[in-house]
Order: sequence, then C-alpha cells, then structure tokens
Amino acid sequence: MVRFDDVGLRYGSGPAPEVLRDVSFTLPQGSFHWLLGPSGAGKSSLLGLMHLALRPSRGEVEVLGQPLSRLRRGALPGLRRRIGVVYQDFRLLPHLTVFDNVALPMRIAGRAEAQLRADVAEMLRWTGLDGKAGALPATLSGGEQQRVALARAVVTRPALLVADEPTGNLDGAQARRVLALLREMHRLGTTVVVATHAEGLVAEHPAPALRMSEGQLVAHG
Ligand SMILES: Nc1ncnc2c1ncn2[C@@H]1O[C@H](COP(=O)(O)OP(=O)(O)OP(=O)(O)O)[C@@H](O)[C@H]1O
Repeated sequence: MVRFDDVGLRYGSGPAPEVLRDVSFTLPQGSFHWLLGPSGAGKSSLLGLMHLALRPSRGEVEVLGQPLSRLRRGALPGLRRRIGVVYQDFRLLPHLTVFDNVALPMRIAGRAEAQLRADVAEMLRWTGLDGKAGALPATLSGGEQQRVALARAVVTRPALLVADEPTGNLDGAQARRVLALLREMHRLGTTVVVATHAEGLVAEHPAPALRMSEGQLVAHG
C-alpha cells in the first residue's frame, strides 16, 4: 500500500516554490495505476518520493505500510530493497554485462550466487533477453536496454514497482512488450505505478490513473 497525506515537496532549501502541493491519495496493495500529466507536472518527483529517493517537505508518505516520518534511519535500505525502479534514462552500468546488471540488486542483497544465477536467467528469459546475457549495454537497442532495466527492477520480486516513462523511446511493438511485462508483474501481485505520456498505450490498457497538473493531483480514479 502507498499513501500520501497532504504531501508537499520543494527541492533545495530556502524559499524555492513547492513542486508538489497538497498531494493526497491511497494506492491499495496489488493495484496498477497510470501516472499522467504534462511535462513538468511533477510525475518524476512523485515517483521519487514513492521509491524513497526524496523526502517530503511536509505531509506524510507511507510506503508498504511504513510511514516515513516514523521509520528508523537504519530501516530505509531494507524498505528500498522491496521497491523496484525503472528509471526514465535506464541507468544501466555501462561496464557490466546484461547478466551482471540484472544480478546487481541480488548481489547487493547478499543472495547466494547459485540461487542468483537461476533467478537472473529466468528474468532474462522472461524479458526475451536470454541471448544477450554477455552483452554490454552500449551494444543493445533502446528497447533491449529498457527491458534490461525492467529485469533488474523486478529480479528481487519487489512488492512495489515504480516505472518512469518506461516506453519513452520505444516503437509501438517494443512499448507493448514492456507494458505486457509490467501488467504481468501486476498479475503476480506487485503494486505497479507507471508514469507515461503515451496516451495511446493508456487507451489500450484502461486502468485507474493519478493525473498531475502543475504539482497537484487533479484526478484519481
Ligand atoms: N532536482 C531538481 N531540482 C530542482 N527542481 C527540480 C528538480 N527535479 C525536478 N524539478 C522541477 O520540479 C518540477 C516537476 O518536475 P518533474 O520532473 O517531477 O515533472 P515530470 O512531470 O516528471 O516531467 P516529465 O514528464 O518532463 O518527466 C519541474 O518544475 C522541474 O523543473
């Protein structure tokens, strides 16, 4: 479950204006939501709060049942590990192979190498990348890189998956494929939030949406 209660966010200190204002909503565990709104509306900022990269300037953010204001500092890494993130710009590590990029969160979590190999191999099959395990990111197409980013985000089977424009640079077929994988994660029980400008894709996959405008939530349903 994700709950925002009267959340405001301002970057930096001082009198900068809030980029998010009075944002309140609840996403039930296991739900799928689109996050919509024009460029600059605050979608990435909202997702940053959701995956705990940012802290609200006011209000309460509760993620996976944990209100952040009451979270012990030492509990933050463990909570973060239960959240998968697909970044707008992929953020793959260029010197690591596809396999090692996908394995990274499992290695950070201290998983045994034998178990990890099976899970990463399964994830590469699932995303249609099994022939690319040894490739470096720079040798892949945009769609392939996007699928590596997705495989890395879900390999630890996160309870919450947050995706920022995951079909941004993809053609229609690639975009549909990435979306099918996100819907499959949702079917398996993960709470999924997808920020997008791709209204065509949204029309093809009707689901509840959070709609942002100028830092405020203007529709939820
Ligand atoms: N690191 C930052 N420091 C200062 N201001 C920022 C920062 N990141 C975003 N902003 C500002 O916050 C506002 C919301 O930006 P945000 O990236 O959340 O919007 P968005 O809806 O995700 O846009 P897009 O669809 O173009 O990705 C914008 O005015 C932006 O300039």
